[in-house]
Amino acid sequence: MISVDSLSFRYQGAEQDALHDITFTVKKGEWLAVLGHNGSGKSTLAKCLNGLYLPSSGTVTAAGFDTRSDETVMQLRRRVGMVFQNPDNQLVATTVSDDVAFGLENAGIEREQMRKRVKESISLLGLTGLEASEPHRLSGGQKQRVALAGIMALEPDVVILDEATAMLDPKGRSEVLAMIHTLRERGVTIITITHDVSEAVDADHLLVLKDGRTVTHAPPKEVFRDDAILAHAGLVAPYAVQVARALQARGIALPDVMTEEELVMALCTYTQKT
Ligand SMILES: Nc1ncnc2c1ncn2[C@@H]1O[C@H](COP(=O)(O)OP(=O)(O)OP(=O)(O)O)[C@@H](O)[C@H]1O
Repeated sequence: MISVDSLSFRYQGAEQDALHDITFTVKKGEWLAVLGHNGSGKSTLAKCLNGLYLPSSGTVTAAGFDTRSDETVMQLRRRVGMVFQNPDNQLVATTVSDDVAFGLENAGIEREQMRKRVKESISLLGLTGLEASEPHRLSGGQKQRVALAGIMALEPDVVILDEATAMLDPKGRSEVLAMIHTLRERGVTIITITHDVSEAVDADHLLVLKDGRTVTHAPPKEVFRDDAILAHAGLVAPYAVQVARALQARGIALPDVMTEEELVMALCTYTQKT
């Protein structure tokens, strides 16, 4: 679904590449989380994936479209939706329904079909009952869900969330993370850009960047157990992983865990056994 081959990108006037020789693929229905500290190139990569930025060298193909092709750029944008960090910058209409319909109107979708897709998308994102609400009166998490509903109405193949939870409180953050799981169940390919390791534990693969270069591209379990990789990338393992490893180092026989829920379950099993 996404194929990035030897991608390098340099901002105009910059002395070095913001992305250097990046290669990876993402299969249909997979979730890739891109991790890295500030300035590692995550957002630049996200914008390369839907053609907002074009490669200085190498190629990016998303949903079957080469991002450099002028003829297919509109199809590419429809197939590859993007949610950004600030929910307030993404909502354009005066009601939730109109906002969700906005992209469909631009795409020239016929009225009856548009109504149907808006309704479905609002329901999928758990916004039923808020159709007539003014978007600016919603919570941050609800606003991001409206932005996602607008994208889902266009029936995309890929959804990229660029730090989409960064400005949200814990409730809003868990709302958006829950929606990622919903989209995934529907077979949508997901790319999340984050510097919060705990938000990446459920992804199929992690792409870890440092100074615009790939540090590793591997499943979360492999990455989070590799101290050398984490230290090199300036990251720390998720809290549950750290606690489990500290207990294992003290001779407590726990399995490897990734989330706080898994840690609690492992501790319950351990205490029942001993
Ligand atoms: N518009 C721009 N012009 C020139 N250089 C830029 C521009 N935007 C980003 N950069 C540079 O490109 C590099 C990668 O930036 P990018 O924003 O992609 O990193 P990031 O990992 O998303 O960072 P953050 O976590 O802070 O959002 C950095 O060195 C940054 O200074």
